[in-house]
Amino acid sequence: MAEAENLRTVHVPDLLNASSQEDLSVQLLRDACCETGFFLVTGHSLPQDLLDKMFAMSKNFFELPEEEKLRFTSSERTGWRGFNPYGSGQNCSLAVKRPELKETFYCGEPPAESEGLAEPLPGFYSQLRSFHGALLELSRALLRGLSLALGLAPGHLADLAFTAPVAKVLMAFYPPAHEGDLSCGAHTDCGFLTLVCQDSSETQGLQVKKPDGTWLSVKTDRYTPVANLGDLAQRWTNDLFRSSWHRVRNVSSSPRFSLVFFNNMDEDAEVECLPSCESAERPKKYAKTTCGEYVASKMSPARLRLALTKFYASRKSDKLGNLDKIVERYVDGRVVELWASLGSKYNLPPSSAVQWLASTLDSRVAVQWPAEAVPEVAQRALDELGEDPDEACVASCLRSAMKDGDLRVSAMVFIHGCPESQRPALWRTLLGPGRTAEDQQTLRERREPPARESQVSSVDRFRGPEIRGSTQLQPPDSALSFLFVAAPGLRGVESKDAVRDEVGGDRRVPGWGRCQGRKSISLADPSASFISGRGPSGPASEDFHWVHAKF
Ligand SMILES: O=C(O)CCC(=O)C(=O)O
Ligand SMILES: [Fe+2]
Repeated sequence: MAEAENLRTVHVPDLLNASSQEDLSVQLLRDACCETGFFLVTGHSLPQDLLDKMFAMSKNFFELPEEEKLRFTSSERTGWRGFNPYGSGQNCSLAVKRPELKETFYCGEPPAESEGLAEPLPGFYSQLRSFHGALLELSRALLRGLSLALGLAPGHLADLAFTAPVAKVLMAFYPPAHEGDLSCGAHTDCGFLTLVCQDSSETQGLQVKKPDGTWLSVKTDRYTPVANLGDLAQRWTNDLFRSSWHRVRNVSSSPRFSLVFFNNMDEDAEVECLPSCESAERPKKYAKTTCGEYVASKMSPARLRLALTKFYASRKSDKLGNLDKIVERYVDGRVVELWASLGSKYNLPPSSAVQWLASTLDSRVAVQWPAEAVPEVAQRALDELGEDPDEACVASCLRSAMKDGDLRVSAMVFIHGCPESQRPALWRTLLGPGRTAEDQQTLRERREPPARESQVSSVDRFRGPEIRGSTQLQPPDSALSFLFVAAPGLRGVESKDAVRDEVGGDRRVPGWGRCQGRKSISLADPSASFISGRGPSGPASEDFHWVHAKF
């Protein structure tokens, strides 16, 4: 590093005056981008007053009582805008296994009034909008410098991929961390350019991994933005510019507040090695992607991991250790299958399975047909959708596609955006048939989980005979996939001739089981010895029941 133990500083007015790669300020920017992709930004146009107000608002928000903040929790319904409580935030690096020791408020583009998202504080979204606009402008100035640094015309990158860039704001609050704890785990940013301002020069904490593998503790003044390039910048430049690992550790005794601005490209901007970054010595390293595709591919595993963590934790399951394997197996196009099978295994009502699926599913599903083989229903939907469909049109198209029962057509219409009112129906269509009384409710009504009793009310329930010793049972319909719930006191379960079966929980105190195909199941009460290998102990078993799971 040229400037020992701190990042290089890039002065915005110099970049705005520069006209070529030879200019000193541009060379400096290029060096910073090639070394770590991190640099400090001075001479920026962000009004002090705007930053004062933003930090004041952020502090006011995080100081609200927890239950008040939880009213603004981010979810699929809010487009992931909103509050992420301490320990819950998602980090786009799968390497981060520990909870994030920070609270955040994430706000894609601040919502328009028509979206009707409640304001946590008066003037909240209009303040965010001003901040968003000012940061976009600063990003444009940097983009000019980056174009020059790559030997391109000053407006090249902006014209190519930043017509309507996807840019997001994150307000972050890091309480002091305990010795050895990370406030925000090591990660690279997946987008193009990130800008971070912090409220104090006393409370630092951002660390950047240098090419030699050691960590540099960044020192920045109050409000001086730290800029860093993300993975898309690295891919675009064929690894010439770097997207470096970084993390936050607030070791001070004061809370740290930061405002983070993620500036991606246009959703459908193609990211393929820029011509000036390819040579005989530096052959093209990455396949073409689009900004939206790449970000989704990074976020989907993180989102699935987070949803599964919450799911298993809520069931006090011991599956948490296997998360990575499950994520790896299902993340590519199999999340519907995953939630359908978890729904069956854990006896979730369809409503809950749908809700979990909705929290995980990537909002874009690739659908294509050869031009000569577009199915008639799809063609009809395409004709109806036209170039720029409005919400009512999407809704009506989606409804008829779902009625036709063609999943791929539904998914195609869905690409145009799924109106909120149609979401529950869409998820259910994607989940497959399984119409029960509960399916008639909307997701909104289902947010509160139904009481235990009503969870099984829509499935057939059989009370089995009282068992003594061991009992062999034939499932009521052996062709069905079925699920049973063991009552308290039942000590052992064993399935025979199973093509595929699972017996969950502690072998001695099973909670559930699932089998598929023709088979019988043996159940043992405490007096039976074949499961535990012990003689009679404990109270006699009371009862058990079969439950058909219809998903
Ligand atoms: O708060 C910070 O300083 C940086 C946070 C960060 O790296 C991120 O949110 O991606
Ligand atoms: Fe980051």
